[in-house]
Amino acid sequence: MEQTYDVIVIGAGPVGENAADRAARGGLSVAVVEAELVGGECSYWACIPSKTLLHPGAARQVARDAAGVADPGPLDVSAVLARRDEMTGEGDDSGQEDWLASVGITLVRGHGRLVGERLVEVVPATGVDDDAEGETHRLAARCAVVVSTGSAPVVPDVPGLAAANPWTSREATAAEAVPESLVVLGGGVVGVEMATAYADLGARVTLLAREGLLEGAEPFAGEMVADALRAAGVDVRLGVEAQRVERPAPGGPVTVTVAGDDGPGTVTGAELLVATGRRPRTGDVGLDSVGLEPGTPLTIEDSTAVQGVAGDVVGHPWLFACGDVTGRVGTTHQGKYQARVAGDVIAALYGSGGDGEAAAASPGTGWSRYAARADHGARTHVVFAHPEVAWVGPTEAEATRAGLPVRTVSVDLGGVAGAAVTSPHYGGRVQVLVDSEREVIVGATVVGPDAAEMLHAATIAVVAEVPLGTLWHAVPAFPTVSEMWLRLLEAYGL
Ligand SMILES: Cc1cc2nc3c(=O)[nH]c(=O)nc-3n(C[C@H](O)[C@H](O)[C@H](O)COP(=O)(O)OP(=O)(O)OC[C@H]3O[C@@H](n4cnc5c(N)ncnc54)[C@H](O)[C@@H]3O)c2cc1C
Ligand SMILES: NC(=O)c1ccc[n+]([C@@H]2O[C@H](COP(=O)([O-])OP(=O)(O)OC[C@H]3O[C@@H](n4cnc5c(N)ncnc54)[C@H](O)[C@@H]3O)[C@@H](O)[C@H]2O)c1
Repeated sequence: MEQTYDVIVIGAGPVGENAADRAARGGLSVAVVEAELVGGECSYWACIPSKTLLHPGAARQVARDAAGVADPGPLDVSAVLARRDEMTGEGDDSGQEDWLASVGITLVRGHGRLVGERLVEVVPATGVDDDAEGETHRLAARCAVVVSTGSAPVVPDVPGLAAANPWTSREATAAEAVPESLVVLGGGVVGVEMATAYADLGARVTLLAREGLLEGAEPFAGEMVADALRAAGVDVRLGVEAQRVERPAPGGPVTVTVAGDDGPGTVTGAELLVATGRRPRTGDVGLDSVGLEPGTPLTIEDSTAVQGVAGDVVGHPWLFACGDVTGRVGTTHQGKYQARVAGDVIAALYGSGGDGEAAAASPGTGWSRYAARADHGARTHVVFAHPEVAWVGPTEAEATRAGLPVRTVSVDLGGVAGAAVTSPHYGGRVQVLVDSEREVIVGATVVGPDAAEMLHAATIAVVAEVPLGTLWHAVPAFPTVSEMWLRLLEAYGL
């Protein structure tokens, strides 16, 4: 049987849910297809559980740094894990299902794949990355299909690694007990956050990174996080490559043989977490049926319309993609931003929800609700280590490569009165990149406690291109860490 909707969304993670919601607000009928849990990776095995695991360690650090507060001592592991379970609903997505129903969106459970223009086949699914087969039914889209199937972890081709049955981020965020020791392979965001969380929870952690930590961030940020992890007892090994992995007994200790600047060596742990990146989940969504290459990211325009779709008519795109599946962003917040654009473009082109001409036109260089322009110069990142790292826009190296005339200004946060009153040990740094011709901030990095919360002022300055002379009149309260803005402007010469 074939059912018809205006819009079909494949993948009900945070991104698919948002695209569906925006299209439905534009008066279109919408069905979302979900193979596993409504809410996606973020709700059950990524953002929510990882941040819930990390918060108690951050709170303990604040207590330790404050004069006169007794050291809270070790964390209550079972209470932390119970809170994590509460936040993930232990895999019960009925609340999200109810929400979809409340906004008039139809949920179709199963594995969705394209089988031609505006056509989606749905088969029963046992797990999102399993081969999905079985009785099929068809959905037809009058207007558009959105692919928001997210991403899956990459397990690199290191001899013995896959056979050792390592943890990926799913097992690390869903663990029911804390192993005595954990080896983490990969010095990116997952590696750093999970090394922090498991060290907080009492595991002996070794972090193996090919280069420095947090390669996408400013180098000083990775260095500060490495210093803090070492101070917390984590064995951080930089510049090492995993050569071989052995786990003689299933569930027993696992040994990684590494090579690096200090020569070869081995590291053994009760568990091994692989945190070496993710790939867009496009291997089994029927891309070949519309002239696209399965397994590759879905390359999108700023309107989120997918490029290179067979038979596409200019001005009437029907296939859209947003979130991790595009390979363009790797965070929930940037994916949801794209989803808002996707839903609004579709509603404007095909529904009653906006200005179709504006949605079809090239947005040029201006800000338009029909273009995910912030993906380029104003993307935001947060890493919930202790200290937190947060940045917006390009790093200094990226800005220089792009030929931007940037001047870098930085301030040690420990010297700001608002930081000093909280702790004599306050460790943090802020750096901004100023376009010295236009005298506007084009990028900023904050490292320190609550950096993720402090980032948004910088994001507003970047997106709104606030001239430094105007920013001077945004007076930060005393004594707050926000006085970093005053110190930065003074350091620039105001
Ligand atoms: C450990 C970890 C921590 C993270 N922490 C943060 C954080 O703090 N902040 C942040 O912004 N980002 C964080 N991220 C990144 C964030 O999780 C992703 O960017 C986000 O989940 C992407 O959302 P999405 O909807 O594109 O994909 P997903 O959340 O992966 O959702 C995709 C959905 O599509 C479904 N699906 C896939 N294929 C099909 C199919 N063929 N048919 C039907 N359904 C299908 C899946 O079941 C899933 O529900 C973290 C990632 C990890 C791994
Ligand atoms: N707070 C957040 O927003 C948050 C938290 C966690 C994850 N995420 C997102 O999830 C995605 C995945 O994170 P991730 O940390 O897995 O990826 P990543 O790309 O951030 O880091 C991967 C790391 O693995 C290393 N690596 C790759 N291959 C390797 C190999 N063979 N041996 C050793 N090291 C290797 C890389 O050098 C890099 O340091 C990213 O898009 C990230 O932004 C976001």
